[in-house]
Amino acid sequence: MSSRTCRKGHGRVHLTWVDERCVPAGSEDSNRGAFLRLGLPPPGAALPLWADDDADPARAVERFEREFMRTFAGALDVALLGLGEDGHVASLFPGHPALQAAGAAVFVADSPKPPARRMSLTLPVLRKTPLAVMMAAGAGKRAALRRVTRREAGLPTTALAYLVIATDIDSEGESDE
Ligand SMILES: O=C1O[C@H](COP(=O)(O)O)[C@@H](O)[C@H](O)[C@H]1O
Repeated sequence: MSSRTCRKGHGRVHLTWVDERCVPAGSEDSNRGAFLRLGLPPPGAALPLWADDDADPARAVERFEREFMRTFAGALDVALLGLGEDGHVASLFPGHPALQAAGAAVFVADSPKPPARRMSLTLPVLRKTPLAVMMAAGAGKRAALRRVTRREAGLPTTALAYLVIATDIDSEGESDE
């Protein structure tokens, strides 16, 4: 999830998602659904990357980009990211062509991690976000975190301007090779 404080909006904070799976919000695979089931954010308070009435991915990209430009002026102040075990953030997977996408949003038809059909903010949007905070929780993320901190070429995080890492992973058991 990500946010933008609207300069014209008297301090209102605008929220959206960094990525979404192309499933209804009622699905347990829906990122938006997971928030809604927690009562966060209130319905309608955040711009969905994939809404329940989106059917065509190309149109969903257009709709999102139009709204993102109107409400967020095409940029974020802060991005909150999760780290995948393969080094992905949002739905930007290392080596995947979606990493090259321009514009604000990209449809991913063949995500290596299910479900296959996803929407993601693009690397250009994340790159120009002044602050990205990435959560890496659980020992399963240790190897990926190591790759992130080494700023491995080809990882989406390596392209980010400023990355704060929140993690419960200690360095125990790591080798320094
Ligand atoms: O598929 C996804 O994976 C990443 C990492 O998720 P996690 O549950 O392993 O922390 C997540 O950040 C992304 O939003 C999600 O769609």
